[in-house]
Amino acid sequence: MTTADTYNEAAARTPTDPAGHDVPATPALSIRNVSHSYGARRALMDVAFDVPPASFTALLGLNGAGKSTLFSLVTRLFGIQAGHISIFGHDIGRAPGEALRLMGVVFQPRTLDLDLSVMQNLLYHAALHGIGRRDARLRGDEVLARIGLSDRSGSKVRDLSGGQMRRLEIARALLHRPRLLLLDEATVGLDVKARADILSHVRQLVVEQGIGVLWATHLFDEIVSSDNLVVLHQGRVLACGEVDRVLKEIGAPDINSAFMRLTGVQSGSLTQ
Ligand SMILES: Nc1ncnc2c1ncn2[C@@H]1O[C@H](COP(=O)(O)OP(=O)(O)OP(=O)(O)O)[C@@H](O)[C@H]1O
Repeated sequence: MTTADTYNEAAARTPTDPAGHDVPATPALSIRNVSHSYGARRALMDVAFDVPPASFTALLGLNGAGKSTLFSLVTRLFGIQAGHISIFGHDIGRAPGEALRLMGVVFQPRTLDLDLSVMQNLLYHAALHGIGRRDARLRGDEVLARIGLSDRSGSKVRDLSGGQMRRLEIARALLHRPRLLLLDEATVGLDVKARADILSHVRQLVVEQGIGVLWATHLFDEIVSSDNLVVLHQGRVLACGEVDRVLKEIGAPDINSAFMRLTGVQSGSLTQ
């Protein structure tokens, strides 16, 4: 049995207290009463939700909803003005080292070095996380095999397609073996097939490795009924929970209609 198997088994088990009652697992990500302003412009207002471990949580919002601001707070690019954020119980203000070690991030803009090779990009990131060179190469080979890019290890990143670059960014974010993965509009600009490949790869990480995923998107068709959903609109959370439960509560047949009802936005204004 491998370490990954052991972890998967542990992740799949529901924790119980000494009396045998189910105990809710510590959230992979917990956001509590978070507000953020840029000067007089309020970008987030009292935002609260959880990303459970081994879940795919879609953060659905239009441009300007506040998704990137939230990512900047979780990754500590911005200081927290109000509220609390913790990762597997580690408050990112009080225990940032441990919290950030447990998290991998794929930002909306590409952040690869185009003139370095695929493997060099991975080794550079591994070094930033204090991973030794030999271990980094092994991990690099492992993640490249997983994303089907083993044969491109020595290629310059600028020679990859957009979809391959995104998959490489996801692989890079997983090198230090985080248990929470944040992706901000990871499929923007990709064709239908590349989008589907990336989504399926990320969903596999949830099932096979027990990773908690926060997937920010403005595209309804990226969300399926078994996902968790957080609807963010103009800086406020309008709904959150399992997709089926949210639809039932709102009395809507699908996510598209639920979003229209919650926000009053007409579907014609939702374009990629
Ligand atoms: N640096 C900034 N200075 C001032 N206002 C900002 C800044 N960054 C974002 N905003 C504003 O904060 C609000 C939330 O923006 P944010 O970028 O977080 O939304 P988003 O959901 O990520 O949208 P997008 O997908 O377009 O990036 C918007 O009204 C935006 O104009």
